Amino acid sequence: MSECKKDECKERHSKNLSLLLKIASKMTPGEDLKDLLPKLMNFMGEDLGIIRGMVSIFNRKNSSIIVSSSFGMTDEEKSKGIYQLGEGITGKVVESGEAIVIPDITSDERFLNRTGSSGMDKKIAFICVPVKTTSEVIGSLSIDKPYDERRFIDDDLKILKIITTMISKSVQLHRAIHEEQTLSMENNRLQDSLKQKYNPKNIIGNSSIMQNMYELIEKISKTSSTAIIFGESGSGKELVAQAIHYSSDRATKPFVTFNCAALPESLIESELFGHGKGAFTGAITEKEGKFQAADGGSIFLDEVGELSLTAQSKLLRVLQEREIEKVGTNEQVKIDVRVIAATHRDLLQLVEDGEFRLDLYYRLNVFPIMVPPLRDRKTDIPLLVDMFIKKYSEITNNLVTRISTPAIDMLMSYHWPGNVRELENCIERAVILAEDEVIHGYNLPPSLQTIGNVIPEDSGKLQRHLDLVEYEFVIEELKRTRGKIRAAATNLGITYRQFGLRVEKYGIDIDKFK
Ligand SMILES: Nc1ncnc2c1ncn2[C@@H]1O[C@H](COP(=O)(O)OP(=O)(O)OP(=O)(O)O)[C@@H](O)[C@H]1O
Repeated sequence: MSECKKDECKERHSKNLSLLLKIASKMTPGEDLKDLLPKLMNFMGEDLGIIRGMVSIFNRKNSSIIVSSSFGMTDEEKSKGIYQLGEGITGKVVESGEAIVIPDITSDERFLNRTGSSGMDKKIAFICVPVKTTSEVIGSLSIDKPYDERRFIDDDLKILKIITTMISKSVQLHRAIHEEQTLSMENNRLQDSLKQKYNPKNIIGNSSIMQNMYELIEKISKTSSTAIIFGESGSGKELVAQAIHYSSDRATKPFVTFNCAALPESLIESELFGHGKGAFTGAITEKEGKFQAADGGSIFLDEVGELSLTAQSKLLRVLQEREIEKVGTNEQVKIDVRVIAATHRDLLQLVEDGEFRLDLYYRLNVFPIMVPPLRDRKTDIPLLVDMFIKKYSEITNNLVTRISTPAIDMLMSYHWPGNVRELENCIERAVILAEDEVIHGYNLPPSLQTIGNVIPEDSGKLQRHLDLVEYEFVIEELKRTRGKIRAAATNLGITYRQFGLRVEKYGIDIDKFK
């Protein structure tokens, strides 16, 4: 029905196009619909020459349709614009999902003028288009236009259909984003609760290799099977053994530890299995061994690789028969003990060297757990440091509230051959040495002093220490001033040039602080 003249048509098309572009540019995924709709109505007012316009939203809960955003309407008119499904033109459009076009609304009996809009004494063209998603009608978009522009009515209908499609896409996008956020929040919540479940309270570390280990601990603790923990000295094997025991249903029963490397071979058997009265010289009374003491619970056999071949064969029997024989007796005692062994040695190599029984190796290796060395999970260092600072602040009664950047850098770049035990000792010492509630780089042991390579080799002990302190001050000030040399120099009471010389001396990269 477009009866517009050629030039008029051209002008309208370019206006329509500009309108669509303006609307599209506002429809970014982050844009809230509440902000978007008023802008959209204003653009329509500017470019479509409408008298009034409104976007109504269908509220499924109470079946009412209310005006959400409008153009050319007072707040009072807006507030009156409430329709029930099927009521008036808007209600019918939302109910049927079909657009309605009326060249002169004032003579149409479906028109209720619920809003009480003025100017209805003149003829007015009206278009109302549903806003629908693929599955439902969510509202409508309607406009009033001067009657004498009705020749553009087909074009206007097309434009309105495009705009409502855009609104509906935006609504769907918002819903999808909202759903995704809800899902991801739910996912995070579930993951956190899993983490809490799997994260044994006594073990610190959130790195992914530790998370994998927690999952394994959780699985093992549900069984009564033998487990063996491999890992370097000081990496936390005993903590893992405790975690297995205390998250199992044996938690209320004893957890007995035994270090297989700590006793001479002659004493190991009687310690583990006990002995009868007079079993050997000095055995004046009967004695219960560690296995019996652990009955119903778990025994942690640390350094299992150090057991003699004789002790190994006795251990093998315990694992196979679930009974022990006290030294010097023929009495068999049934026991119910879960064995958790640990070693820092390469057991297969010991087997190859004839120092460890292959059959015992297989018996122990039911559930192997590898505790990663600290150098493979350096992201856990800050957490461990925090925990040890709190622990030793309390024990030593010397309050430490933080650790300086150079000090944490030093801890992060060290290779930790002694693992967490070495880190713990290091923090204990630093807490004792700390004087201003802060652990500084110079409070850490000399083995960690990585800036040592920028301090001349031949500098004496005193000079070296002074350099370390100076370095620490320079770094702290750069951190505080975010790399502003002049401010840092002023704060330290030295000149810009003197500060620059120190930056050069210690090879400090200023950009790292900006
Ligand atoms: N992940 C950790 N979180 C908190 N503390 C830890 C952790 N790992 C180790 N520690 C601490 O480090 C010290 C050494 O740990 P543990 O005795 O368990 O190591 P280990 O591997 O059994 O050592 P070894 O082989 O020498 O017996 C302990 O004080 C322990 O509390």
